[in-house]
Amino acid sequence: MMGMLDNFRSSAWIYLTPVAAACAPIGVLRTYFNQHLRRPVRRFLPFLDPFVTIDIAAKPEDHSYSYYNSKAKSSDAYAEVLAYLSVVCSRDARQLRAEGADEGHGFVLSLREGQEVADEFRGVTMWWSAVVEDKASHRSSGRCCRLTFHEKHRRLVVDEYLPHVRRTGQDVTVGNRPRRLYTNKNNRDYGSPRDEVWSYINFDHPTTFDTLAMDPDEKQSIMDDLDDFRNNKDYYRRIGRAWKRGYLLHGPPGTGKSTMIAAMANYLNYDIYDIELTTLHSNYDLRKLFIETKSKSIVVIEDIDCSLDLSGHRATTMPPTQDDELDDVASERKRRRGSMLTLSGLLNFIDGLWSAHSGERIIVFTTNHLDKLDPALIRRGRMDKHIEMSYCRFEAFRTLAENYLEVDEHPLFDAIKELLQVVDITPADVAECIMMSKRAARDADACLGSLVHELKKKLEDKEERKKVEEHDAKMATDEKLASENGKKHNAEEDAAAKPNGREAMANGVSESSSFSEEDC
Ligand SMILES: Nc1ncnc2c1ncn2[C@@H]1O[C@H](COP(=O)(O)OP(=O)(O)OP(=O)(O)O)[C@@H](O)[C@H]1O
Ligand SMILES: [Mg+2]
Repeated sequence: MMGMLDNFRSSAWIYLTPVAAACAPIGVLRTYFNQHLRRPVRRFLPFLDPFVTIDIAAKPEDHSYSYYNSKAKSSDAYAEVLAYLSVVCSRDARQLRAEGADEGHGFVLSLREGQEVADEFRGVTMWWSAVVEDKASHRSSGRCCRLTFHEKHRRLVVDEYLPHVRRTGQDVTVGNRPRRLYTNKNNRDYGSPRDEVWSYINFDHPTTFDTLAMDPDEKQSIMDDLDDFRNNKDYYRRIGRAWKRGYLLHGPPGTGKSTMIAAMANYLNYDIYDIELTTLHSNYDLRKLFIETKSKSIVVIEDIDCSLDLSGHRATTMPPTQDDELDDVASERKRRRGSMLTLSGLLNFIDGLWSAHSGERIIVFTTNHLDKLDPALIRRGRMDKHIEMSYCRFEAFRTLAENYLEVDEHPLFDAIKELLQVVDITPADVAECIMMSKRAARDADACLGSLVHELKKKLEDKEERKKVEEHDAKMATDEKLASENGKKHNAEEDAAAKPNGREAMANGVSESSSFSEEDC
């Protein structure tokens, strides 16, 4: 990204410097013409004015609010144009304004009122000037950037140049600020049109794919997949798919699912939107959140199996349970509220019509229990890539050893390799183990020694557990056999004790007759 910007800067520098120098006196005339003569000339002698102007205002003229169309959008365009022009201005303009950037310690350079700067695109020269509209004479007030170009380039400007300006401006703006970690605000009325639904902090997580411990081939395939996604916008369009990709990260706790998300964000230079589903009231809230996310972002739902009951039907996600006291007002409200956030709402969020909403997006779900999820949620196409984060094996351990201890070979590695083949331990446990011991002993021998000790203990526990399980299984089998034998024995005894039918009848008759005789 920075390479592209540098190219842009250097090529613009080469092209614009002589053009700007040559155009400087013409520029002064044009500025004067724009400010004082354009209106009368255009009105009375339109054929003398072949130039077209477009104003991009700092604030939108129309303050009315439409559904989902935040008023911020228009000022976004202004900010992007300013960011684009700051690169051009810093080289070519003579009278500049400098304002502190919203974030960081830098300045945003812009033109002073009445100044003009030239830019070249596909061999065509465009002129930008800073204009302050007079509130008394026009509807709009405040600053705007005015683009002037020859009428014959109208299509080029509208179809290609302006989108190019916005794209480059976005890259400059996003590239200059730290990554952000957004989370949805709790207890908000998402229905209120002017409500900000996200809050954020700067995201400064140090994890990269280099520090992520996992099988190297698997890691490489994930990085390749991310590259393919990022570089293939046109391909996605050509095959008729929204430019988005879903990843499902599954595995036991402490195997690095959240760490993987941080590594992805740092690799792609994307912001993260972390959605806490349990705070949402309805599908509408989910859609509203999604609409307010920006391009180049990773939308994350962690522990999806715990966030909602998604194992069942698409209709409702919180069916009443025995625990729900239906006469209890609070639980009734909770149930009704839950039933409005549905699995189909979530599916729509992932790949319904709304999912195509502007620009590149990655969606990541994490879970500890893959089997608890509805197959519809995780089928390919929705969650395109399933990544299993597994227990720490030797290759993953090597990464941790390099990171934590700065060793890539050690006499204990063979023993550790053998143990890791039979012992299940999470990378989090390995990391904790070598970090704790490092603090105490401060040398690799002690750290790895303590890891070997931990692994052996786990192995002993595992063998002990296995013995107990085997013993339990044997006991269970013996008990079953004994009870079966007991039943068989009883049945035989019963059979032996019972006389056959004819004898029984004879006995019965004699007994009953003797009884009746006695009775009589
Ligand atoms: N694969 C890994 N590579 C490097 N560090 C790891 C890895 N897995 C875990 N860790 C370390 O363990 C800690 C916990 O890992 P993490 O939070 O990513 O696990 P998780 O799979 O998301 O767990 P949970 O399912 O409980 O959310 C991290 O802070 C990190 O230091
Ligand atoms: Mg996690």
